[in-house]
Amino acid sequence: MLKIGIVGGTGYTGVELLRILAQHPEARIEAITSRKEAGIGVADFFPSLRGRLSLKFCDPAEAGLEKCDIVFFATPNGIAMQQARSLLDAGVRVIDLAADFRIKDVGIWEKWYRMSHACPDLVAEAIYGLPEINRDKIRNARLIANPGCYPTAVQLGFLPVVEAGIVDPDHLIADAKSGVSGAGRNPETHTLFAEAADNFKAYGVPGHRHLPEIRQGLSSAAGRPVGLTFVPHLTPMIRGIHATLYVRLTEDADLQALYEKRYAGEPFVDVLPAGAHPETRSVRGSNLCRIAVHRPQGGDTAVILSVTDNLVKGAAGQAVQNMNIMFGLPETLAIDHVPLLP
Ligand SMILES: NC(=O)C1=CN([C@@H]2O[C@H](COP(=O)(O)OP(=O)(O)OC[C@H]3O[C@@H](n4cnc5c(N)ncnc54)[C@H](OP(=O)(O)O)[C@@H]3O)[C@@H](O)[C@H]2O)C=CC1
Ligand SMILES: CC(=O)N[C@@H](CCC(=O)OP(=O)(O)O)C(=O)O
Repeated sequence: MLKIGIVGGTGYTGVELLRILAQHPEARIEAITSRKEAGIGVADFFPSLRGRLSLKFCDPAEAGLEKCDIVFFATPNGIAMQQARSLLDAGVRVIDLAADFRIKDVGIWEKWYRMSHACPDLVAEAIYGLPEINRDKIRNARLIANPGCYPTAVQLGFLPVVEAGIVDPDHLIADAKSGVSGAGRNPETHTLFAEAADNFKAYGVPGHRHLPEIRQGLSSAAGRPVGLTFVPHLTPMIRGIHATLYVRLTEDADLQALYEKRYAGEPFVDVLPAGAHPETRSVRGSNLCRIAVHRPQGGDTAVILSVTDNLVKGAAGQAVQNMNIMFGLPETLAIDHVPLLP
C-alpha cells in the first residue's frame, strides 16, 4: 500500500484526488491538509466522501508528510517549491499539480508567475508529467510537474502533426474553452453564478501563463521554437475543456492514420472516427482525452478538436496516472472511469 499525502485537500483538484484515491486499491491516504478546515472531518466537509474516508484535515505543518511514499500538492502556484526539497531529501516522491516545476527556463517562469523561484535546481530535475511524451522518464522520477489543464488538451491535440513536421510551426492556433471549475474553488467575482452562467467570454488574449508551457512542449516536439496563438475562454459549464486547434499543412498526409498510429496503445487518448465532433460531456469524470481531426473542404488547413475533463486528465487523474507509472502499477488503476452522461 502506498502511503499518500495531499497538500490542499479542500480545492477542486484536491477533492478530485480524494475521489480517485479513495477507490485506489494500492493507495492509503495518510494525511490531507487544509489550513482553514484543520480538525474538520473530510467526509463532513465533502459529503460525497461519506463512508469512504475517515480522516480529518490537518494543518500542513503537522501532517507528517515525510512519512509518506508520495505527496501531491493541489495548492496554488508557489507552495510546492517551498517544501519539495525537504520531502525529496526524506525519500518522498512529489507530484505538483500547480506550475512550480513545469517551465525549464526559470527566468520565463518568474516573468509569467510574478515570483522568484525557491529552488531552480529542482526545476532542472523535475519531469513534465505528460505520459504520452515522457512515460519512460516518469517511471524513475522523484519530482513530477503535472501539466496544466489547457496545456494537456492543447498539446495532445497538436503533438502528432507537430512531431511529424507536416505543419507550419510558426503559426499554430489554439482556441480553447474551459468550464469554471478550472478557476478553482476560491471565491472570485468572475466565477459567481450571476457572472459566469448564461455568458461566454475570451480572456488572457495578450498572454496567458499556459502559453509558455504549451510552447515549451510543442517546441520540444518540433525540434525548433514554435509560434503559438493561444486564446482561452470561460464557458458556462462546470467541468471540461474543448480546444479547437488550427494548423496549416505543409505536406499532404493521411491525418486520420497519423493520429491513430501516434496514439495506438495510449490508454487515455481516444482518436475518434473521421468527421466526429467530440463533446466535453463524452469525457466528463474520466481521464480521457478524445480527439477528432478534420480537413475542411480538403484544404490546407487542418482543424483538430480535443476534449478533456480539466479536473481529471487536466489535473488529478493525470497525477494519479503519473503515480501509477512511478510505482510500477497498472497505468489505468483507479482512473479507468466511464464518463458521466448526461
Ligand atoms: N482547477 C483546475 O481545473 C486545475 C487546477 N490546477 C492547479 O492545481 C492547483 C490547485 O487548484 P484548485 O484545486 O483548483 O485550487 P483551489 O483554489 O480550489 O484549492 C487550493 C487548495 O490549496 C490550499 N492552500 C492554499 N494556500 C495554501 C498554502 N499557502 N499552503 C498550503 N495549502 C494551501 C487550500 O486550502 P487551505 O487554504 O485551507 O489551506 C485549498 O485546499 C493550482 O495550482 C491550479 O493552478 C491544475 C490543473 C487544473
Ligand atoms: C477557467 C480558468 O480560470 N482556468 C484557469 C486555468 C489555470 C489553472 O488551473 O492552472 P494550471 O492548470 O496552470 O495549474 C486560468 O485560466 O487561470
